[in-house]
Amino acid sequence: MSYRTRVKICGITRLEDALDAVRLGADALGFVFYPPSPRYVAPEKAAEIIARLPPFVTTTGLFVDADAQQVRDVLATAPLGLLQFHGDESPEYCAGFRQPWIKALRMQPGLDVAAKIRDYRDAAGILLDAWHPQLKGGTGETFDWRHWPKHSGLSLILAGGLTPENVAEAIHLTQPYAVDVSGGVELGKGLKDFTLMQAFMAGVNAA
Ligand SMILES: O=C(O)c1ccccc1N[C@@H]1O[C@H](COP(=O)(O)O)[C@@H](O)[C@H]1O
Repeated sequence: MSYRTRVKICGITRLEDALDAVRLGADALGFVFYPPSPRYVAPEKAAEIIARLPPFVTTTGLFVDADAQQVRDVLATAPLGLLQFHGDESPEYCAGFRQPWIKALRMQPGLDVAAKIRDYRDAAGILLDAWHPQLKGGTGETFDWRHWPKHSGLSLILAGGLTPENVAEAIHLTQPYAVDVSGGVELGKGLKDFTLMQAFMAGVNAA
């Protein structure tokens, strides 16, 4: 039996994009609270968007090596259901909040993915993203999907350079629990495009 692949659309900065994504079938929306990112959204703006969402949508806050107090400050403003740690946060740091969390691993050559996944065994899921020497994520680059771990025991989320054109093949090869897309459905950084999101969902459903 095959299961429906869940979809997270990340880098939401506008209410209309959030509502379109949900209407098109996205299961989760991502809000980037990493100030250097061009997709950064202020916690107050994220809270405004979240307040207008229908039920049953997972609101995800993305952080990169943030001070724990910064995460708590964001949580006090924006009701987030899930935390995504996309930097070099330790397992102990990630487990220090009440919310469930996922850990992003960037697929640097030589990374022992299986060992890393064991380190983060208390995560709700592990997100695998492309590695880039300067950027922490949102690179628009893919990694070699043949390095996808076979048996992890955790829900695995595929990210990195996914587009309407490649998502069906990516799912076919990796059979992830979920896919996460940002740049592949954008007109400009943080500005999602209805037609691209629609085509992306069609690619997921075709896989
Ligand atoms: O989107 C960003 O700007 C970003 C910044 C820092 C860390 C992660 C970021 N985004 C995440 O990166 C992956 C892949 O994005 P893309 O589809 O290749 O553009 C995804 O998980 C985003 O949530």
